[in-house]
Amino acid sequence: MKPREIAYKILQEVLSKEAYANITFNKYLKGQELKEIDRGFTKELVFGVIERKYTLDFILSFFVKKAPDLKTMIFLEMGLYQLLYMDKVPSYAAINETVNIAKKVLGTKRANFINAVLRNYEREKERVIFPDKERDLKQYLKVTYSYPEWIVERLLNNYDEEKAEELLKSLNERPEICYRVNTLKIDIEDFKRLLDSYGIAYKKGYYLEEALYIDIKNPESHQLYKEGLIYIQDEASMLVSKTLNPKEGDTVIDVCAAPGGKTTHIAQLMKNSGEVIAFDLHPHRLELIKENCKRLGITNVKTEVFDSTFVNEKYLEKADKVLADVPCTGIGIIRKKPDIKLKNYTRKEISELIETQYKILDSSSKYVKKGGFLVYSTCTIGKEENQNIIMKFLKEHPNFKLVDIKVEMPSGLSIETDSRYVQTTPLEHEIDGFFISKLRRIK
Ligand SMILES: C[S@@+](CC[C@H](N)C(=O)[O-])C[C@H]1O[C@@H](n2cnc3c(N)ncnc32)[C@H](O)[C@@H]1O
Repeated sequence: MKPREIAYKILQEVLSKEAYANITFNKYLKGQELKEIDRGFTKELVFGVIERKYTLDFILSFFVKKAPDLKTMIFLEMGLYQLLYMDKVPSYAAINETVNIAKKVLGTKRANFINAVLRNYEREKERVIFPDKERDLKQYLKVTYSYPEWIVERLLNNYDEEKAEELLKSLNERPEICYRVNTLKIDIEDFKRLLDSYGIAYKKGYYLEEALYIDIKNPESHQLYKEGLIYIQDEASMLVSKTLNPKEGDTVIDVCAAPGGKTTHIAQLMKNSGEVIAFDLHPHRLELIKENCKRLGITNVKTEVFDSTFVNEKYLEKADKVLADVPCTGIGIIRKKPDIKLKNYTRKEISELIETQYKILDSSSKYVKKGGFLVYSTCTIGKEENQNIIMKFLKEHPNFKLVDIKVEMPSGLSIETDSRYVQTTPLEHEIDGFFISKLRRIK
């Protein structure tokens, strides 16, 4: 299959079945003997269309009277994306190649329609009237940076207009891929020497010594990955386990653990001693933790299928440290998972999610020993899923108090506003947008 046809198939699955873009991309690319350049092109087209969908659809609305069927729409979006954002693809190739694949997949009639719309756009771009920032800020932000309304509203609810806009912009940037060095298998300096000997370029982490930005393509098929020397993980996510600060011999419970990024980091920080108990609601996701532990040589993790909105009576007051890295809207990781933009949460769904987050935190607190610690984290931005949950928790649990997070953070990480929490963002910290807070059980 040609790259544009593969891209179409992936997009069709993601947009019609709400499949995860990363997983679907890997699934379709697995059997294909694509050259590196074609793989890169396919990736750019798939993730680019997802990332810019709201902008693309807005522009297309000036050239199609009635929204066409999903399959036709995907070809229009792919064609327009190439015209607007892929400088290296000449316009004639963007249109002709896309139309040729459309003819093969959808037949001549729909291909002719796609051809006409894309050519009309090329001829009459000035027909598009973009929203005016002064007159309709929300629509302007939505169309300019390509976001659904709920994300625009969330950021405007939490930041002033200028910062909200900067954040939306920064979440569209393509991040470098960060890796955690598995110090259970190799010393960090030895690992750097190994990279040098392979001639692989890397850059130090911004905040953490175990974080490295390594220049490798298709990491999961790389020898370094297969041997368990690295784990793909953003520095913001690593900061969570660092904040928990587990010690050798501790008992730690990670209540929403899959696929195990933080669980395996915790195990690593504990030098594979003590015990890490990892819960998750989904059995198939717990399998991912087991696979990761095997690859990384970790033996102190025990997994258990459990719904963490409930209390697991076996573990009452048993843990030195508990991590509640709860399910969330994921705004902070849009750079890596642009398909988060495709979710159209209703207010009711967000309220239900917030309720779940609170229940998980509440239940998790029951596992903490007196004097022990509880870390609450999300990979999203906004007080609704973060500060508000903690404030409510503190009101209802006088036996817990907040730990000053500034003391817990690496010195280079600036915390501007409130030292009780940390909210990282790609805009301010160059890493994903995570919220972290730490509580101590005082009685
Ligand atoms: C943010 S992810 C966790 C990421 C993980 N901590 C890591 O670092 O790799 C949230 C996880 O919570 C799980 N989950 C959702 N609802 C849950 C519940 N009620 N009880 C337990 N796990 C739940 C999801 O399956 C998902 O794996």
